[in-house]
Amino acid sequence: MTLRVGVLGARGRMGLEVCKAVDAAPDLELVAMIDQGDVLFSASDNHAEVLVDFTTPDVVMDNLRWAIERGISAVVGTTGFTDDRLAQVRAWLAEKPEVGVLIAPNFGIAAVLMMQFAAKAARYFESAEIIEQHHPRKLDAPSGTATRTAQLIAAAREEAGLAPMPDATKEEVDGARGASINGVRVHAVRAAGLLAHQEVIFGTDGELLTIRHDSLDRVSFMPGVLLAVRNVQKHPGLTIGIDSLLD
Ligand SMILES: NC(=O)c1ccc[n+]([C@@H]2O[C@H](COP(=O)([O-])OP(=O)(O)OC[C@H]3O[C@@H](n4cnc5c(N)ncnc54)[C@H](O)[C@@H]3O)[C@@H](O)[C@H]2O)c1
Ligand SMILES: O=C(O)C1=N[C@H](C(=O)O)CCC1
Repeated sequence: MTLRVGVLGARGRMGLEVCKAVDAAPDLELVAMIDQGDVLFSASDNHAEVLVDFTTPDVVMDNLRWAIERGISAVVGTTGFTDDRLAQVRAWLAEKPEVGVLIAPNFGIAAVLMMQFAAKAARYFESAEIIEQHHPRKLDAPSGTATRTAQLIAAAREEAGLAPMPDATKEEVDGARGASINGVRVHAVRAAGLLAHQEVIFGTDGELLTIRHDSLDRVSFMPGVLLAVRNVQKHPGLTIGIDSLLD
């Protein structure tokens, strides 16, 4: 028995890669490819059991509501998930308790480890800042990965009872110190030639630690996406990140 998978955003940079990966997996069947309302391919007798969404932050909520209402589980890589959006997804899922939705800001295994290492390191350093670097066609800033990393660092600092980070700087130009996410500064670089990269810089007296992750090819995200596709139905409700699937 194969698991029937549909891909939303199938013409996009990630969607194309996901279609290839699903097509190549013997236990998965690519039954639908949809992009901006165009059905590029549909095996009409076999509706999707799991939808994968790599679209844009402005359409992903409509896609998710559509899937959940129809009892279809979803794996979502699209970014832009605020706390309010996550609360809305949980509310929809409460009406369909059998449905699983997994939303991950980054499906790269090394990226997941980078976030875990950053969360572990956070309590030992006075200062922490994030520099994310992406291709210039990326629609959102900061990246979902940087936002998640900042949230994890902030939570670890709070749990350890750390004081606010030392910073006497007055911004002479708006934005010079980046965005603040829960008190953690995040700087977004966009440049041709980049794909998806992040540095987390930790500092304390006389010592620095830099944790760096580089996605050099979108194939890097595929093992994580396929892991989520294969497991999402076994995890009803909302799951954030693929960490729990890796343990
Ligand atoms: N979680 C991760 O590991 C990860 C990795 C890479 C990218 N992303 C995120 O995935 C998203 C997509 O990235 P991308 O680089 O592939 O973007 P992209 O612009 O190349 O692709 C998005 C695609 O979605 C399509 N689309 C728009 N509205 C749609 C709708 N209503 N229904 C179906 N398709 C629709 C567009 O036509 C486009 O082809 C972004 O939010 C990006 O940040 C996440
Ligand atoms: O290319 C993108 O866009 C990426 N988006 C994700 C993010 O915002 O963190 C993951 C990395 C690639």
